[in-house]
Amino acid sequence: STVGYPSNPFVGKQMYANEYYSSEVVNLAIPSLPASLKAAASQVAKTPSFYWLDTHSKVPVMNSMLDEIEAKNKAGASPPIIGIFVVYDLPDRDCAAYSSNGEYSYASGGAANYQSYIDDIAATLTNHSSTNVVLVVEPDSLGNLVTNLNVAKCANAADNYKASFKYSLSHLNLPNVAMYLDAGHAGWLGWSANIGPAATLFGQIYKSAGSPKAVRGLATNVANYNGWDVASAPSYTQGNSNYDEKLYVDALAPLLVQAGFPAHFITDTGRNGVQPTSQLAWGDWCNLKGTGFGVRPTTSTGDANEDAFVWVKPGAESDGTSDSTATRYDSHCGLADALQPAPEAGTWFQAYFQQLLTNANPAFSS
Ligand SMILES: O=[N+]([O-])c1ccc(O[C@@H]2O[C@H](CO)[C@@H](O[C@@H]3O[C@H](CO)[C@@H](O[C@@H]4O[C@H](CO)[C@@H](O)[C@H](O)[C@H]4O)[C@H](O)[C@H]3O)[C@H](O)[C@H]2O)cc1
Ligand SMILES: [Mg+2]
Repeated sequence: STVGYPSNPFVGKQMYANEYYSSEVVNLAIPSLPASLKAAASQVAKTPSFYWLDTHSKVPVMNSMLDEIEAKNKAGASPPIIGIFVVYDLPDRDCAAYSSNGEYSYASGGAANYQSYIDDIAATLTNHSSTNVVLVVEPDSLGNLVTNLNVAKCANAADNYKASFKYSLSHLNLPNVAMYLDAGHAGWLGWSANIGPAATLFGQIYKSAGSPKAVRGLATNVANYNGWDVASAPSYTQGNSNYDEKLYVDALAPLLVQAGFPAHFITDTGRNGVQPTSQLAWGDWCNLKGTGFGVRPTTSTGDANEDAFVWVKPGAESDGTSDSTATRYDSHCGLADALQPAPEAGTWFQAYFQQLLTNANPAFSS
């Protein structure tokens, strides 16, 4: 069978706590926090989270971050620091929702724009060949091709998404890179009706790109709230035997091997500290009330399938605006379990930061 990426890219390394997120916390959050929360917040500022390349114009920021990591490693950082980034600029992005629609569309040259975006990322990575980098590839894309082909925008984008994946996975297949493709979460693709088709699609995507050595596996729960290993099935998971991310990962892994994709996994624990969640429905994904920072990034997962727990969605960067007159307004951000008022996706949401901080589990020392 295909060998795949040979080892866990996080072992013996430390993840980069990027200065963009730390400056949001230090400059935007801490000044307006009650004194009692400032010490905890400064610990969040030092916690590694993924930096999202959500526009082509962010690629130069990746370049400067890799310069900084390279300098720290040359100066003897121990363990060596690795970069952690999200590739997130597919044309017709977030095709079943509105909050995170992106800059490109296939109807107006998006396929070529996306290739140029990927080429710039590849060049940046090649120019930093001594620095190891982990990439999460395109949150919410393949999941929508499993469950939302009934949405015209997703159906119309499907073949283009697959072509864009073939391009990105083959061009980012570099010796200093490990990639994890986004695999939604237990409440999305973990349902018995979805998990088989999901495994089939992931296998097709992997093989269409030539089974790239740099593809290590899949990322789960990105920008979502599910627990890793919960004591009992929350009520909102009724009907889905995969009611947490460990069950989802352990169910999906063997199906992927059968599909010719020897995958390992990482799971986003950035906002899953409170279990069960206060979701009124499991599909409520926008700025969920009552959440807390979860387990800090670590390779101590207790599961051979699971390389690491990571913070992919940076806590308190909004999931989407609650302004119903906004172009990118999605009704999920106006639900009773969504914290409001909320700013545009990706922008700082101070009330949400304070919520995550006070509900953090494990708690931050104050
Ligand atoms: O037992 N039954 O009888 C039965 C019947 C029907 C069932 O249907 C399943 O119901 C699930 C909800 O329970 C659906 O899962 C939701 O799908 C949405 C996309 O459509 C996801 O939204 C994305 O979320 C991202 C962040 O995660 C955002 O970044 C992104 O913008 C946003 O678009 C939600 O997370 C995810 O929870 C499944 O599709 C659906 O197949 C299941 C069982
Ligand atoms: Mg989103």
